[in-house]
Amino acid sequence: MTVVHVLFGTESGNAEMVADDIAAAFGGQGFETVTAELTDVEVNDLAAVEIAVFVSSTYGEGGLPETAAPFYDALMAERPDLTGLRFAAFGLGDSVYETFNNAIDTLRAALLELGAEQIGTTARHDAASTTPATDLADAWARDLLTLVAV
Ligand SMILES: Cc1cc2nc3c(=O)[nH]c(=O)nc-3n(C[C@H](O)[C@H](O)[C@H](O)COP(=O)(O)O)c2cc1C
Repeated sequence: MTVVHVLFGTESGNAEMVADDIAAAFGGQGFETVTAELTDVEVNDLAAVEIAVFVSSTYGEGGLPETAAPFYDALMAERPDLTGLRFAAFGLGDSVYETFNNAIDTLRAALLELGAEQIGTTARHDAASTTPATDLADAWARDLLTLVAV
């Protein structure tokens, strides 16, 4: 049984709602899922994960949410070998900012640098749009599911 880890970084809860929706979509297709906030993820445990979905909003000048920044710092300091990890990426941001959805790109770059392989396209929700983040998440998860076999 493939376990899908849905790992999120948030400040006001949107990314957590998206993570819950993505986990529900995978759960509905027979996957076992684990959902966790990035602040609770031990970077060295990532090396043993086969499939992860990273969900993160962007804050400040294109930075990671406050609770996710320590995870990123630890990832860059510990540099685990992530060659066994396949991951998908979902960002939340607001196009009024020049640094639109910067954080998910920061995370993606780190994961790729450490040997992980990305599955599918990076989702970039725009809070300035009329599409709720959870609607985008549902559609995106459906596409992603076609790329990941149980
Ligand atoms: C103070 C503040 C700073 C923000 N900075 C950025 C930013 O630099 N780039 C961006 O794309 N979005 C930015 N946003 C938008 C958030 O990323 C967006 O509202 C997102 O949906 C929040 O998700 P969350 O509830 O999971 O934290 C900012 C929002 C706030 C309130």
